Amino acid sequence: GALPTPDLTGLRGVLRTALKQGAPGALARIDHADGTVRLATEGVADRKTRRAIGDADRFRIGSVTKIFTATVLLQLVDEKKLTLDSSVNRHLPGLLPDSRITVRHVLSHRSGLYDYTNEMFASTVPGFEAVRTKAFTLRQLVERSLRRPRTGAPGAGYSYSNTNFVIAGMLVRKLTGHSLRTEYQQRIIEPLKLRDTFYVHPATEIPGRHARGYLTPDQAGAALVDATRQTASWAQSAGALISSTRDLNTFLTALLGGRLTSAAQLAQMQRWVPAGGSQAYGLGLRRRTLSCGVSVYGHTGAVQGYYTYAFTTKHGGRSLSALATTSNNGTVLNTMLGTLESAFCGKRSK
Ligand SMILES: CC1(C)S[C@@H]2[C@H](NC(=O)CCCC[C@H](NC(=O)C[NH3+])C(=O)[O-])C(=O)N2[C@H]1C(=O)[O-]
Repeated sequence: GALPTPDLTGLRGVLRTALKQGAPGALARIDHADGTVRLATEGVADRKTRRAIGDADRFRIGSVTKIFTATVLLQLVDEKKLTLDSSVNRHLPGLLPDSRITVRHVLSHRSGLYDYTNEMFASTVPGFEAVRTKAFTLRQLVERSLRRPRTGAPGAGYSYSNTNFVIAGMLVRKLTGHSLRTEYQQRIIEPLKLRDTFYVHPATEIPGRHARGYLTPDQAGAALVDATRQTASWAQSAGALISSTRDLNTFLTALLGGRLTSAAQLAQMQRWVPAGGSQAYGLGLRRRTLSCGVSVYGHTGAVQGYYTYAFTTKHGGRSLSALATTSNNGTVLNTMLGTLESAFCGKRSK
């Protein structure tokens, strides 16, 4: 049935709470299939200039990138370039120590491969400063993972690992002979006219008008660190895209509306494994079931300085993208989950 009207007052309250909890800026944009847009903004895009944040501001979307990478691979499945149940080693000979690991295991976080960011960012600010201007090859990131024990057998339960989507990026490059940038551009950004969406790796600047992102140090009360400038080379196909709330809503509406892959591959993307609590994970896609029983589809993102929620309804009829310009602040991450409740559960009908 029809969703309740978004609760805009509640949405503004969530963003104001996120500011009180340490985010310099926060915003949420809701796009409806009929073209209606609802927008709530609080705080600044830049702590120095005090410029107000807005939905034209670009920012780093972190792991929301994983939906884009999965979409490209599923288009390649549609083009018969690979099958989901083929071994990764078939396409990338000798990469992994276990040929039982399949493309589907990688895209659903069931490979058992260790997440190299756990050790890379064990100490938040030093870890970030050590890599913020570095350029890694995708293979170097996989090699960091293979130095650690695996978390489980291939095909066992869900165990989130950025390593999986680094491998997905290697598959895209190997199967197309093109760069990731070219594939994102040609398959998603240009067809959908996403004017704020860029893959600039290994450049460190966010093109054009953007929100600055501020990393919260581990030490309570320590000053925020401006983390805007970074290569994001530690993330690449797992988390290095730049976009905006308006572009993310356009992308999710198109994806769940069946405009980016065949119906068969969109169904494969939504074969769910339990991912804790009210969450499930498909192929590069999260499903969250909200308090009002509505399920929404998308991804969260956490990259230095930026938290993102980007979710849409089953067929893309209503999309929400929300941003807070801090990270390493679990209170803010949890607070921003409230934007989904306001956007999709709205006012409880009295
Ligand atoms: C599961 C998540 C939330 S974390 C995962 C991925 N982000 C990362 O793996 C980077 C983690 C380090 C980021 C850093 N944290 C630390 O350094 C902590 N010591 C910070 O908060 O800026 C992403 O994005 N995903 C989100 C997702 O998929 O939803």
